[in-house]
Amino acid sequence: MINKAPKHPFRLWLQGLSLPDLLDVRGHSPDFSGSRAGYINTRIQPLALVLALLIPAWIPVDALFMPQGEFMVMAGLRVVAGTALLVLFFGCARNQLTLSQARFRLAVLMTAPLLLYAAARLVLNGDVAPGLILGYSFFPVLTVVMLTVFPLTLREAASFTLPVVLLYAALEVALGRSTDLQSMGGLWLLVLVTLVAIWSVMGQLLMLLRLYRQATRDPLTGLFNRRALTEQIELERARSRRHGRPLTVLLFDLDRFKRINDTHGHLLGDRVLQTFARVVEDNLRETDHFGRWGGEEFLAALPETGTEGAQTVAERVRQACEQATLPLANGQRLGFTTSIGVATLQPEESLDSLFNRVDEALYNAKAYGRNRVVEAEAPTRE
Ligand SMILES: Nc1nc2c(ncn2[C@@H]2O[C@H](COP(=O)(O)OP(=O)(O)OP(=O)(O)O)[C@@H](O)[C@H]2O)c(=O)[nH]1
Repeated sequence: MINKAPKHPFRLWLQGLSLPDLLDVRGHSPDFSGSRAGYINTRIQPLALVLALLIPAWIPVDALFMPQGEFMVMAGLRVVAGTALLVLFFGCARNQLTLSQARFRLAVLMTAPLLLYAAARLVLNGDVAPGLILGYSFFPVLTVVMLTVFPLTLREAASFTLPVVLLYAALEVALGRSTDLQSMGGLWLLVLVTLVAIWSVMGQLLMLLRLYRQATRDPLTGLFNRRALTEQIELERARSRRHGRPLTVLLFDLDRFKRINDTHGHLLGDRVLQTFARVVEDNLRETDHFGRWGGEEFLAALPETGTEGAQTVAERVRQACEQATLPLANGQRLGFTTSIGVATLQPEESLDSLFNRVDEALYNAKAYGRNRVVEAEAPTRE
């Protein structure tokens, strides 16, 4: 039996918030960062199109209310901003991108209205209709509000919003309006909207993280589930074929696991699965893919590894499992072993065939007496 003190509700709530994950990307898995980058990109695209159309659409209104000199500057900037946003819109169609590329695109999206705002504040003076100046003064708030549709960490949100607030404040100081009531009110509003925006983007990130983890992880071990793992292996298969590099899979099955459950209870069985998962992880490379294939079966895919190398890894895991033990309530320790099938992807082989072969190898490992590593037979012609 396992004795665990119940956790305080506040600690559970804090844990549920996954604070480190909300602060920055260090704890995010590369696959989540890739998915988030794609998600950010799909949201930049419609915003870029809307702004690319609306920003130049105001040029005729400026023409009516602005003196010629100011109009030329502002119209020119509107055309430049509109063109940049249109380029951004078409660029977003290519959406296999890294997080840094997504951040760069977001920065371009935000820079366009800010550029117009800064120019308007510096160029426009008392000759211009007050309504027009007021319209431009909404741009910083608009830019920050735009951010609320993106899932961002605190660090990212701060690095996007802080320059907006600083730009606003710097322009007010430069124009000698820092003690003006309207200017201070504008700053207050901007800071308020910024705080709400930061709260909103972190809330979106938390929701995305939770949904992503639910969809891709096995809740018991925290490993990838079968669907996520299969997607990763499909990508690895494509890479292996393109670069002519080997790819080997290992299929693990805990030995006589039913007996562990029946003798010591399901909870301890779960602990064995968790311990096994950590033991295997400790023996794999960071570039390997590992997940729960179902029940007490686990699968690892080892890119750039041939049969010989994979057998060494499998044998290392097998021995590490023999060494690992869990404490029992009666003071004794419980050990466990695993059987392992090994199969290397052959040229032109399908994933189904690879999975069937590794399954057969595992079956043979069980049949030969368990706690052993067995290499798969070569594939029959498909
Ligand atoms: N505790 C726990 N048990 C699980 C879980 N998933 C599957 N199992 C159990 O795993 C056991 C698998 O039993 P079998 O398929 O008979 O295999 P085995 O006892 O390991 O025997 P061999 O594979 O032939 O060595 C079943 O009792 C399942 O209930 C889980 O998430 N937690």
